[in-house]
Amino acid sequence: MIELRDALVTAWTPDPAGGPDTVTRLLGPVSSTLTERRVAVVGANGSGKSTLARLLNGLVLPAAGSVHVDGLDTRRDGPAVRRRVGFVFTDPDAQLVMPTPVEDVALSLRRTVPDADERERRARAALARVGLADRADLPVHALSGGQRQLLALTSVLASAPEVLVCDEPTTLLDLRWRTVVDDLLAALSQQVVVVTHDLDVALRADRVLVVDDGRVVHDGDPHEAVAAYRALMTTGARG
Ligand SMILES: Nc1ncnc2c1ncn2[C@@H]1O[C@H](COP(=O)(O)OP(=O)(O)OP(=O)(O)O)[C@@H](O)[C@H]1O
Repeated sequence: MIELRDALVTAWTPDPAGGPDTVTRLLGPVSSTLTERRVAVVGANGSGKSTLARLLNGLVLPAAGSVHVDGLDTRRDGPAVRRRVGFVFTDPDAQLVMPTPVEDVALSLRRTVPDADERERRARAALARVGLADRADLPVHALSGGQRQLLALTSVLASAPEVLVCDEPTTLLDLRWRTVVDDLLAALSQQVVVVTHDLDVALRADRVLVVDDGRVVHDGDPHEAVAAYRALMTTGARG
C-alpha cells in the first residue's frame, strides 16, 4: 500500500544575479492511498507525472508531508523502499548498466542469490521467459529498443519488487513492442503504478490519477478520469 500524506515537492532555482534562490512548487500537496493493483497516472507534458512516480520509490523526496510504502517512510527508509519498489524508466538505457543482458539480470539477483552460477542460471531462465534467450550474451547495445525495454523490465522484476512503478515504459516503443510490454505488465501479480500517455492503458487500470499543473485534479474510475483528462486537454486551459 502506498500512502501520500500532503506530499509536496519543490525545487530550488538559483538567482543568476546572486539574489536568494526561488522555491518553486513542482507537485502537491498530494494526499492519496493507493491500494489498487493497477494504477495509471495521466497528464500533459510537464504536469508532474514523473515527479509523482519518483516520489513513490524515494527518487524524489517530499519537501513537506510524507510518502509511505507498506509503512516504510521514503525519507527515513530509502534503501528499504527502493528494494520494495522497482522503477522502470522511459528510456531503458537509463537503467541498463551491465555489458550483456545475462549480466544485467544477474546483477539484480545479487541480494537474493549468493551463488554466481545459480544467479546466471536464473538470469538465463528469466530472459528465456520473455523470449530473449538468444540475446542473453549479446552486447546490450545490439538489442533493439523494444528488446532493451523488455530487458530493463526483466532486470527490475528479477529483484522481486512488491510494487512496480513505470514511467512511460512504452513511449519509445513501436506498436508491437508496446503490446509486448503492456501484456507483460498486465500479467504481473504485484501492484503496478504506470505513468502513461496511452489512454487505452489508462482505461484498463483499476484507478486513474489525472495530474495537471502539479496537482492531482481527478482521481478514481478510469472512464471518468480519462473523460476528465480529455476535457482538460480540449478546453485549451493548458496553453
Ligand atoms: N529538479 C527540478 N528542478 C526544477 N524543475 C523541475 C525539476 N524536476 C522537474 N521539474 C519541472 O517540474 C515540472 C514537472 O516535471 P515532470 O517531469 O514531473 O513532468 P511530466 O508530467 O512527467 O512531463 P512529461 O510527460 O513531459 O515527461 C516540469 O515543468 C519540469 O521542468
